[in-house]
Amino acid sequence: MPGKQPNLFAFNDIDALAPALRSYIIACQNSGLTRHDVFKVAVSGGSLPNTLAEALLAEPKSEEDVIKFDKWELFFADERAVPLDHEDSNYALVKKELLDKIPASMGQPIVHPIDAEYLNDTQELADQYEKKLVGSFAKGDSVKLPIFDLLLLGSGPDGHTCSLFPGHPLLRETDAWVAPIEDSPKPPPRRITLTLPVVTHAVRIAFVATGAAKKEIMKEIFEVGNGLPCALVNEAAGDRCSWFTDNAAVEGVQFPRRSFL
Ligand SMILES: O=C1O[C@H](COP(=O)(O)O)[C@@H](O)[C@H](O)[C@H]1O
Repeated sequence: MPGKQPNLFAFNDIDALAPALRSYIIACQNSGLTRHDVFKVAVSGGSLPNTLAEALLAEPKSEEDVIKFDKWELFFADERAVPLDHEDSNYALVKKELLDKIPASMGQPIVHPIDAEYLNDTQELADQYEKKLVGSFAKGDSVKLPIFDLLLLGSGPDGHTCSLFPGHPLLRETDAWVAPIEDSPKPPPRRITLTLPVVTHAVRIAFVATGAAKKEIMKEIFEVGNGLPCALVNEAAGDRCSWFTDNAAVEGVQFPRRSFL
């Protein structure tokens, strides 16, 4: 892998991973607040929101260990073209697992779901979501790509991330910030997603991958690459990219682990 390598952290289990993920997110939050007094973060669906909730809703251990939700702008790294209360909606999942559980005393993030008015037209759904990003990141002559402070991503068992799937032409998108997909191999087929240049342009990118079911794809991502979407993120982002895994997900993976300090 050319250039600096991604950070691979492995923990015994999710209970050990969650506090490290929390520290990492707080460091990203505090850098974002120093830069522009807001923390711009995008999250995925799948297995991530549950682990995220365990990390973020824990009791603070010190005065520095503070999640400032009232300074967060929360976007979605990908979303399915379904109503916001549908069981396949990433928004509904993040709401159920995390947002609904945030105590009032912690403040509330500004949340940017898709506009469900455009569900019948995924191109329009993507364009409207991109408009939200433009509003927040001011796309223009000097801003070619949004710079998220942090992307919190998952990796599917096929190596997809966001709704960027292996071998899909969408991986070659260079202009759009948000793109539609009508043929996702994982249901539901109709979705929108941040594009690869947007993902790799973030200040920090954190993947969370846990469980033995991810072992084979983790080997392929870290040992071979094979143009898998997760491997493309690793290659482009280098050490701006960190993987929070459990031992089961990386058993036998030939790649140096870093210790989380
Ligand atoms: O379909 C999706 O899957 C990926 C991976 O999910 P996981 O359950 O294997 O962690 C997820 O990151 C993405 O947001 C979602 O739409």
